[in-house]
Amino acid sequence: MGSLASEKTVIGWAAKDASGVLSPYTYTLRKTEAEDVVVKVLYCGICHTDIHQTKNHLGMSNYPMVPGHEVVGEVTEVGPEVTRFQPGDVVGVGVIVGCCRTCQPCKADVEQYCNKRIWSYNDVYTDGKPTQGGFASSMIVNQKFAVKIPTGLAPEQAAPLLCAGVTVYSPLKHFGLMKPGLRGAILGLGGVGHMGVKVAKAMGHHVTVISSSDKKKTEAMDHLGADAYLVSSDATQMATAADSLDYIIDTVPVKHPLEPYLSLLKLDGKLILMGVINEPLQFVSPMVMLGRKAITGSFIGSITETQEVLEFCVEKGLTSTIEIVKMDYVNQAIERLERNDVRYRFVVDVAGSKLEL
Ligand SMILES: NC(=O)C1=CN([C@@H]2O[C@H](COP(=O)(O)OP(=O)(O)OC[C@H]3O[C@@H](n4cnc5c(N)ncnc54)[C@H](OP(=O)(O)O)[C@@H]3O)[C@@H](O)[C@H]2O)C=CC1
Ligand SMILES: O=C/C=C/c1ccc(O)c(O)c1
Ligand SMILES: [Zn+2]
Ligand SMILES: [Zn+2]
Repeated sequence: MGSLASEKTVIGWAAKDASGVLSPYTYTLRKTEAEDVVVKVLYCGICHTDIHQTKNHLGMSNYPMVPGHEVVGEVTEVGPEVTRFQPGDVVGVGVIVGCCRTCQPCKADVEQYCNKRIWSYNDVYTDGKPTQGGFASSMIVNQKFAVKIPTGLAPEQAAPLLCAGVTVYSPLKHFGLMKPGLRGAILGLGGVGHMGVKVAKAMGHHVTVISSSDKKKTEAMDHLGADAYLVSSDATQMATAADSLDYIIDTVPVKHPLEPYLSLLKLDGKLILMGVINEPLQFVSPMVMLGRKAITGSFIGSITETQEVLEFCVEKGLTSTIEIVKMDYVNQAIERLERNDVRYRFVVDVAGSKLEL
């Protein structure tokens, strides 16, 4: 039991237009409700989706926009009907902060697929107020959309698991791909991809990284534990891996051909699309028919799966590989992420940053 103080003024870093440049922005949080928790943000990861959103790649962006959906924070206040958390708890908030609770996906505990889902930023809450994300001093979230950060997981380490981690865990679980001995590949070794290698290895898979260059080879094999490495433009390397994979997790964030990767799948293999690409992708039908291959997609994971992946990482001793930066570096970090120059996720130390200029 607890009570919530009145409307809070916070400072975030917002994009003001499609340049995507973030700068300080003062706003008030939405009105609190009985099942809400107030979260003081500690850390927030930078996902490539933050770039898609702030730069209006999908044509649906509203400004000012405070991005950030890999949020770890400390609960500072709880509403009178909050049962799951108390002040002092360290919690995570991800991509979704609301859903209808009555549709089939909501009842099936996969609320990320609810057509009435509310995004943690660039959306409108039930009270009509814009939602704003984790590059800010505080957030308010309904307790259903917060997860417990297990003791044994450092808060900065946990941040990337709230999007990147669950985004790879969810399809592996859903498509029955958690069995040891499978042969999988991760296409695109970035924030999502590096968690893909770690999670798939921890499930006992033989993991191949497919990358656009050989620059990440030593790191992938020695640090992340990948078993094999292919450069996608090397036709000879790609040919040696034909018909060998049970699945490919494709994290490339731009339009790319699918057929070279479909060729790598064995009978019933799955190409699981993760990248947010606002253009049609192409393939000819025999590429899937002759091998009963599937092209599918997956969107983050449920709150339940988010809690699960956190516990999975503790149990398996997995951490994310991160570069911690302060908020005054966020625009450089975003530029570097766009240039494919990050090892492998930036995490902003929000609480340790001066948010006003
Ligand atoms: N479906 C979902 O629920 C989610 C989707 N996403 C989306 O997944 C995508 C990846 O996100 P994230 O991992 O954060 O992004 P990153 O930028 O961290 O990683 C993407 C990787 O793709 C490869 N890549 C980048 N640009 C190109 C290019 N022009 N051509 C070929 N390969 C390229 C690079 O790997 P390499 O150097 O190995 O080639 C890069 O490291 C984004 O579109 C994001 O919006 C993110 C989270 C959840
Ligand atoms: O990073 C998490 C969000 C991913 C995402 C996937 C699909 C889509 O259309 C989006 O707008 C975001
Ligand atoms: Zn994300
Ligand atoms: Zn619903």
